[in-house]
This record gives sequence, C-alpha cells and structure tokens, in this order.
Amino acid sequence: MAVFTEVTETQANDLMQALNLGQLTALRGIEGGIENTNYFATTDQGEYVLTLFERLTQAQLPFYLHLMKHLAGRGIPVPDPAANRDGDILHTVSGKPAAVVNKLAGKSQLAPQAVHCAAVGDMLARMHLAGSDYNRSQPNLRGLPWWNETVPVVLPYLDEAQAALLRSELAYQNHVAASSAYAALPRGPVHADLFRDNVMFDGEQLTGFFDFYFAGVDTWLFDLCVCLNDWCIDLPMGVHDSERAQAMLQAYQQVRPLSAAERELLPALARAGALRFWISRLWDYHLPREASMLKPHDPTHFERVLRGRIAQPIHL
Ligand SMILES: Nc1ncnc2c1ncn2[C@@H]1O[C@H](COP(=O)(O)OP(=O)(O)OP(=O)(O)O)[C@@H](O)[C@H]1O
Ligand SMILES: N[C@@H](CCO)C(=O)O
Repeated sequence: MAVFTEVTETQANDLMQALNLGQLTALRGIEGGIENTNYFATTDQGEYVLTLFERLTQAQLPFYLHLMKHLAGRGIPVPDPAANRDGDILHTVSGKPAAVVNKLAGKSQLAPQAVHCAAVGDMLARMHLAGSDYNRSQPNLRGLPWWNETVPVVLPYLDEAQAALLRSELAYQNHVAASSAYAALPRGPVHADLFRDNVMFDGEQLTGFFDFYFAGVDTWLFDLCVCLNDWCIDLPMGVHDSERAQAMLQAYQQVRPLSAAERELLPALARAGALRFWISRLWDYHLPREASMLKPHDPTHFERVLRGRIAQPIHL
C-alpha cells in the first residue's frame, strides 16, 4: 500500500489545472513503493503520476526534481516534473511537498537477460554524460560518510564473522577512497539505486529510469557497479553472471569508454556497491524507522554479493 496521505479528486484536479495538464478524469492510488504516496492521475491530455513526498523535505527535493527535468530535456527517458505558470516544479498538496510527472510506458523487467542489461548500460552512460553540466550539487547521502556513521550502529546485531567482514570492508573502502586512482574517477550526478524495479521496459526496449530519490553526486563507476550488482546477479544465489555483466559493460563503454582509473577500480567499487546496500538493508532491518511501512529487504543477500565480489573480483 503506497497511499499514506489521501488526495481528493478536487485537490488533484486543481493541481492539474494549475499545471495546465487538462481536466482530471481518473485518480488511482498506486500500490507498491514504500517511501512516498503515489497516484496515477489521468486527464483529457494524458497520464501522469502525482507523488506526495513523505520523507524528503522541501529543501532536499529541488536537487532531484531539477535533475530529472535536466535529463528529460536532454532526451533521457526519465519522468519530467510539470511546471506551473511561474515555472515551479515543487508543489504542496495536503501540506506535503508534491510533484507531477509524466507516466512512463512499459513495466519492470524483473528477470533480465543480456539484451536488457545492455540497454541499461547504454542508457546509464548516456544519462551520466547528459548530467555532466547539471549545475546543482548534493552529495550521495548514502555514500562513505554515511557508511562510517552507520556501521557502528549495526555491528551489535551481527555475528562475529559478519562483523569482521563489515569492519574490514569498511576499512578497505576508506583506503580506496583516499587513493589517487579514486581521486581521478570521473563523477557527476548519479542515480545510485538503479535496480530492476526502477527501470521500465516495453519488451526489449528500455522506456525509462525512475525513482531518483537516492540520487547525488558521486563517481560514475559507483553507479555502474550498483547496476552490475543487481542486473547481472542471479538473485537466489547472489552469484555474478558474466554474460549479462559483459553485455552491460560493453554497451556502457560504447557510449563512454571507462578511463584507466575506472578499469583499475572496477573490482573495488563493485565491492563498494555491495557494501552500500548491505549496510542500508541491515539498518532498515534492525533499526526500522518509527511507524514505517517499510518491509525490509533481506540484508544477507548483499553480504553474499560482497563475499562473491571479494572472492572473484570483477574485471573487464
Ligand atoms: N513516472 C512513472 N511512470 C510510471 N510508473 C511509475 C512512475 N513513477 C512511479 N511509478 C509506479 O509507482 C510505483 C511506486 O513508485 P516508486 O518506486 O517511486 O515508489 P516510492 O515509494 O517512491 O519508492 P520505493 O521504490 O523506494 O519504495 C513503481 O513501482 C511504478 O510502478
Ligand atoms: N534498492 C534498495 C532499496 C531502495 O533503496 C535495495 O534493494 O536495498
């Protein structure tokens, strides 16, 4: 259930009018999603998604919404926030920050093959390039400083072997982040959470990336590694699938070849991508937010992925 705040048809229609998107003909709450209230809003002009932000604040949202607008303006298929007469894209509904975006066609591809991984690699590289002249900045709020802060909080919940792995991997990632190769990595706005459920496909055709609310400025390689760790993994076993990974890497590189520093640090950042979600899943699992509707994902999945990345480093 993902309607935490009820919106009436009158409220939705008023907003659609203010955005010049036509007369509301249907409003339907979207199930699925755990962070925000989402509605599909149909008007006589098209289909839209109305989101009320339950966690992010008015101050944090402009970075995400303007990033989406910037990317959409450069031809990347991402939801494009609608502006009112004054050019504002962040609105207020029922006292909550709100936005209206176009509804993407297609559906999630939850059992991807090489062709889907290639499409994601290709569009990811295009998105990185398109974002490189975006002029707002916000760090990845789930980056290294957050890992350093959160690991001590989750350590008491782990057995000895897990705690040893988490401590040593965190130390390793701090060491990597201090290296000259890391400083040489190209960076810019990244999605940082581009899992299978945040991409739309129509058959083999990629129709959109969405859910940009973990985006931030980070290394492009980290973003690619987050994708490799979800799209190119056999989910039940957490095992790397090299056919799908090569398809993604090749397609990415056809648009933007990896630099020498990126090739060198691919194994390390694949580990970082696994560590990031192991930590956040441990945190969500053991320290659920008050009144949260969140059904925590299994943290041990990313422990397995991390162990796999250490035992069998990924290479081009
Ligand atoms: N622009 C869009 N076009 C089409 N469908 C969308 C769009 N935005 C959201 N959806 C649909 O709504 C569902 C919930 O959206 P989303 O995943 O962003 O929820 P959330 O609660 O904000 O985030 P989370 O995935 O972190 O729980 C998606 O799975 C998707 O089916
Ligand atoms: N994609 C994340 C959840 C949202 O950040 C995960 O699978 O842990």
